[in-house]
Amino acid sequence: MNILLRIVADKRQEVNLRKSVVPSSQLERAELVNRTPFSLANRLRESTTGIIAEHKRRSPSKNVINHSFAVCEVAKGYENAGASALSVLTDAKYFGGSLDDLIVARASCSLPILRKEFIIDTYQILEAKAYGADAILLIAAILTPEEILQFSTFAKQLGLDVLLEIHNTDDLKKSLLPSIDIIGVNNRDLKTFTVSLETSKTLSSLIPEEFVKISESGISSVAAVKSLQPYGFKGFLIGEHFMKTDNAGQSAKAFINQL
Ligand SMILES: O=C(O)c1ccccc1NCC(=O)[C@H](O)[C@H](O)COP(=O)(O)O
Repeated sequence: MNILLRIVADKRQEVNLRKSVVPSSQLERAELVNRTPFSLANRLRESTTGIIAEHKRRSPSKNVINHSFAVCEVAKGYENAGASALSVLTDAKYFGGSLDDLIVARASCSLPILRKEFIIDTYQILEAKAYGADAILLIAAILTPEEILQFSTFAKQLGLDVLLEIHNTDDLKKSLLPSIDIIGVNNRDLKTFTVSLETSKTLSSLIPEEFVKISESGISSVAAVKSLQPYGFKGFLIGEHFMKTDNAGQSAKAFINQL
């Protein structure tokens, strides 16, 4: 079983449990549900650097990356560094994240925040809004075209932007909907965990102009970003490269200053 299937099987159990503890009606009463989200897509369109800096403690491919940072320091550090947006992994089992990380990040910075999660139910989209996210991730490989339509439409009704992640042309064919704002090409092969920026470069010309294009995973140098920009990428999702250092904010600042 590949890692995504394993994560999704666990996620179904987790979401059922969460729903029984905190029903949707309770999420709907959360203060942040009434907040007007920032547009991640617009922020990337306006940005010249487009760095989406990620808070990431651990991962299936690298195991522990960094457990010693406070989320509020990382969020403030990335904002001071000039990042265009913040990505917060909220999965606990595989990434060491939580919804508490999301709410702390929201209180700590004014960047658009992406809830980086394995979304398989509209309940998680309502959670994203209730905990202060501005955008959600949908992963084409784990969703049917009907689910992508249903989930992205619901997110747009809540005012959230939608990033749809693809790995190949089959994923891309499921994604060309008006309710999708951003298409992200993931450079990490989730069967082997190898990363190749060629995945982004190869798929870039197949993504229609109306979508903001971003490249995700395995980006570890300024040269890599510069090599992707001519392919039309406006955003670059970077986690491990910043989080593995002693100071994620400083690392992001040094990186962004060279762009
Ligand atoms: O990072 C992983 O090992 C991973 C494994 C399985 C599913 C998703 C995974 N990562 C989620 C992400 O998309 C990355 O955290 C994000 O693109 C940043 O990647 P990186 O800069 O390589 O940390």
